[in-house]
Amino acid sequence: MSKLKIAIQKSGRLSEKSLELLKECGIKFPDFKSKLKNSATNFPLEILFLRDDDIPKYVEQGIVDIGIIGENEVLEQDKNVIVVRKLGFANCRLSLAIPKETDYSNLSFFKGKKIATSYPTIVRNYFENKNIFAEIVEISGSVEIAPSIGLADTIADLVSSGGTLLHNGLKEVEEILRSEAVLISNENLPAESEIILESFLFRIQAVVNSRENKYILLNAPNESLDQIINILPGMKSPTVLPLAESGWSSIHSVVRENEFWQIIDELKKCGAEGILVIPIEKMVL
Ligand SMILES: Nc1ncnc2c1ncn2[C@@H]1O[C@H](COP(=O)(O)OP(=O)(O)OP(=O)(O)O)[C@@H](O)[C@H]1O
Ligand SMILES: O=P(O)(O)OC[C@H]1O[C@H](OP(=O)(O)OP(=O)(O)O)[C@H](O)[C@@H]1O
Ligand SMILES: [Mg+2]
Repeated sequence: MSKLKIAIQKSGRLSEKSLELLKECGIKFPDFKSKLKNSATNFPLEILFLRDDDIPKYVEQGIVDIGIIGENEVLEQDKNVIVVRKLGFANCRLSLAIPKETDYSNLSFFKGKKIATSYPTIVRNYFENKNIFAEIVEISGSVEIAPSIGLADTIADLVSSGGTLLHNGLKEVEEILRSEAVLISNENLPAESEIILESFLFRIQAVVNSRENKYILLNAPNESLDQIINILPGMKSPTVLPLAESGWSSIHSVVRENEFWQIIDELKKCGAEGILVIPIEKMVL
């Protein structure tokens, strides 16, 4: 039986979450850190552990069928691959930063400046589109050190917490793009691989849905039921069950993680009590 080949980062910012996603999809494989090619034991998937920079090229060439990579790397390399879906982790932004004591008013600050970056293509395109000439100095890591050692005036690098900029005396002044991990695929997958990919994507969707949603249970006086049902639309509609105490009901529903606190406030105003919020293991719509 043929297998779908997936490339994931061997070690780095994407590795742990990529492996976690496979595990949450119920895909089991032997956990040998130094074995760079591994087969799942209960799903037709072969896993290759690679440097992240190599993944778009291998996917383009069909050496692997799919891969997990940062959107920033897909944009930088501009290979012929399909971005199948976003995966909701490794969220970061590519930003321009300058020494913190330097005054900044707008992008024309960068005219004629030297910018150190590991993303020369993205940064060059960005400034070309703005009609600003800036000199790009390509370096492959520890970019934030560049201004302090006289290698460049400014930098363009990935930022998440902002801690690295802070510790290196820099401040973020412009955001070039936002990025997260994505699943990429070869443009001409064989039919058998397409079928396996569909089944893998179905599992990923269930995992991502479950991460983005919470199960909620609460008690409410019957006179506020209509209002609460409006606040909690649920997957189809909420479940409403009578409580032993007359005049009260128990309501069960699903809420989106990012709307959660606002919804709780609204529910309390409607007289909801005993609100329980429970993580969802898997969610198939
Ligand atoms: N601070 C961060 N927070 C969140 N995501 C990040 C952060 N830094 C990088 N990423 C994302 O993770 C990807 C991999 O980053 P990492 O630093 O592990 O790459 P690398 O050093 O090039 O690794 P490799 O050794 O595999 O070449 C980046 O392309 C980006 O999409
Ligand atoms: O805003 P922060 O949360 O501080 O994260 C930003 C840092 O993370 C990445 O580097 P990483 O630590 O992955 O090291 P690398 O240079 O080896 O890629 C990125 O290149 C920044 O340096
Ligand atoms: Mg790399």
